Amino acid sequence: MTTLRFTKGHGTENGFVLLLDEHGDLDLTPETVRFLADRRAGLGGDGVIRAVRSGALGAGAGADPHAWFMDYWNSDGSTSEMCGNGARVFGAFLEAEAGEDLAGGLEFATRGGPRSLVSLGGGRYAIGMGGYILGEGGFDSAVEARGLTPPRPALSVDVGNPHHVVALASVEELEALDLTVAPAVTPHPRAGSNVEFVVALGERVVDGERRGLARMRVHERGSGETRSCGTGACAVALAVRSWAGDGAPDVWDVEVPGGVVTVRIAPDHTVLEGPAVLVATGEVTLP
Ligand SMILES: N[C@H](CCC[C@H](N)C(=O)O)C(=O)O
Repeated sequence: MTTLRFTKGHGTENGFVLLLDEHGDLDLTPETVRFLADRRAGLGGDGVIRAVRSGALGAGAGADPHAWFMDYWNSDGSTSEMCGNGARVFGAFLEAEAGEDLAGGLEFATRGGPRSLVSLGGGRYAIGMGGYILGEGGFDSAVEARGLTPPRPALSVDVGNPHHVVALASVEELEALDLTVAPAVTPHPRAGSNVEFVVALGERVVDGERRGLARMRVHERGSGETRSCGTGACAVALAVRSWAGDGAPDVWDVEVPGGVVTVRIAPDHTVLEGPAVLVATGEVTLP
């Protein structure tokens, strides 16, 4: 029987089970992840995050073996290249459990490549989310969901992991969506996709800064509907800005069911800002 110390945490109610496994001693399997993420028989979470030194897992050539690797898993036991909300909680976790000081920032590794993390103070963190690729021509796909027929045009956005963003006309339409069933994306994305539905709500000035405002819901690849998705918020900000055309803001506040995150768009990367909360620590014995 293996007993593990765990931490539960969330970023805008995107919840995770976090494990500190600095030397990669834990044989983390999809079955173990599904147990840990199980909301009834396990601890419950949208994903599982292991903090491990890159070198312990035989990181790829060129990776700093001492860098922390954010080993992110979806609740169904699949893995993803990146998790934006998870990266903020990962930062709070490294401060609390690994004695890291993030005020000066930290480079860390993910399956999608190197990323950066910095504490903003007050339980808030900023994540350098890496580069992005938008589909061609404004809309390059179609998405059908329960409560949304016929299929609506969508834009594919790659922010290290795959997303498809659908523009809706109203908050009422957004709230009427039934995301208990996975939306259908055409053309079918070979590796699956995270699907976001967004309503643009205009612009506002925050602390003297012009920002766009959007509200979204998400059906995540490997986790189902979640209360928030950081990479999804970046995909939504990129899509809404491209649809708004020249002169649209480069900073977007994205309202998710679990709170609000801020996305800053630069020519070659995005930055995600938002809160991270560590809720509890404990011990769990694996079946
Ligand atoms: N909740 C995560 C997204 C996880 C992405 C995962 N569902 C996938 O790409 O398979 C976030 O805050 O970015």
